[in-house]
Amino acid sequence: MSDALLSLHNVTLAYRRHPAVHHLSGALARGSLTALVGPNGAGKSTLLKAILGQLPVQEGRIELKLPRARIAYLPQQSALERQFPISVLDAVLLGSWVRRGLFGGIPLAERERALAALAAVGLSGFAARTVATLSVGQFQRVLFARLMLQDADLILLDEPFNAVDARTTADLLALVRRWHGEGRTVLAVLHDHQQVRTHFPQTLLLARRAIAWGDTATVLTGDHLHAAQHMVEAWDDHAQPCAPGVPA
Ligand SMILES: Nc1ncnc2c1ncn2[C@@H]1O[C@H](COP(=O)(O)OP(=O)(O)OP(=O)(O)O)[C@@H](O)[C@H]1O
Repeated sequence: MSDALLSLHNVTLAYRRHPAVHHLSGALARGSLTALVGPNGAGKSTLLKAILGQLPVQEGRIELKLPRARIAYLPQQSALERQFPISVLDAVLLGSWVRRGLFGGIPLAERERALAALAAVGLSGFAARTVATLSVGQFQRVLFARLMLQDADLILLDEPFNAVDARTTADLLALVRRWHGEGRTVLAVLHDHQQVRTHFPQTLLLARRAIAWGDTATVLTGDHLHAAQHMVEAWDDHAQPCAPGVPA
């Protein structure tokens, strides 16, 4: 794909040599909006970690047409992070430290961007609160505001709407659409197939291997979803890594 921002070439990922994702090939077009779906244990989070460089590629190659500093990542919601004794504003400002550097003051313009991001996620007036006092949905809004400050070209979201209500989901989905409209590339792990059909033009259905990758309507078919479930259930977690170069 000529305008690919990210290409996967026969990628195999493993934990302590036990394979978790096998022989995955395909590409994310620049500016595309893609859902990453699949059953529990399908390797979705593993793939995001490999794209981020947090997990080495055992075989194959991940080709990125942007520096990793231009990637933003929202991990699955962690209760731990909410225990940090920092204000909502500081939590949002963490999104821009890569651009600003860790040391030195925070320019006024940056604080204003953070306040504007808080307003965009519906949290005007929350800046001075500590994150520990927020509800799960409010905290997720803060994390989206932080993503806005990162100003990334590639945005990776791992189950961003988990445990948030319909109203918050709708608001955050609107932000994802806005990022898409701005030409950013978004890859989001999701479990709600109806939501994917409605809002995500492209889908990668993963079950350790790619079951299908392309237009959502052609990927999320009954046959493909059945095959994905079957493949994950049949997977042997203790199988030996396959020999290098052996195709799927
Ligand atoms: N740190 C780890 N060490 C060993 N195995 C791991 C590790 N992290 C994940 N795995 C295994 O890799 C496989 C894929 O896990 P992963 O978290 O990528 O799945 P997922 O598709 O994101 O699942 P879910 O929908 O449940 O979040 C699973 O069998 C999991 O047990």
